[in-house]
Amino acid sequence: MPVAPLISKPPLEPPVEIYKDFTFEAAHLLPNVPAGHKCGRLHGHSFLVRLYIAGEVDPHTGWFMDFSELKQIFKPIYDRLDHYYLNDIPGLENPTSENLAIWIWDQLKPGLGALSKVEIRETCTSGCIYRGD
Ligand SMILES: Nc1nc2c(c(=O)[nH]1)N=C([C@H](O)[C@H](O)COP(=O)(O)OP(=O)(O)OP(=O)(O)O)CN2
Ligand SMILES: [Zn+2]
Repeated sequence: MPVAPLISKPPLEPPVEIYKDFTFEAAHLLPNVPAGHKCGRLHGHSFLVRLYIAGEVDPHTGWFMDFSELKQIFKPIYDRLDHYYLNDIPGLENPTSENLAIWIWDQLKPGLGALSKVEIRETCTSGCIYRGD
């Protein structure tokens, strides 16, 4: 008995996750640390933000998204962070790495559905990765 042909679906393009790094300089202090904690004092970091987006490779361009497009999308947020005192930014009154990652996610995600992770590096040895809720 002949087998009915399966409904053919177009082949999926390869899924990828790409990222772009941004660095910015900023000052902060952590207001809720115990008395005497070093991070309760005003200090600064060269922060690294790594934005990840996930999607499928376009067979013509060979990419999911142009890195420079991601840079343009992030620019208005970057401009609010670079060389600022983070505690002054609404929503960043307690600017831990965790809160910064979540804040950047909340700023970006509504207009960038492909966003899959926000990574923050506060120092060479410390950071946070947020994947959304
Ligand atoms: N979970 C978190 N812990 C700490 C945060 C944070 O955002 N989330 N932040 C700080 C301070 O901002 C501090 O500047 C960075 O902390 P730390 O890694 O301790 O910095 P050091 O340069 O002293 O690191 P060493 O590698 O130990 O020299 C603190 N904690
Ligand atoms: Zn710090």
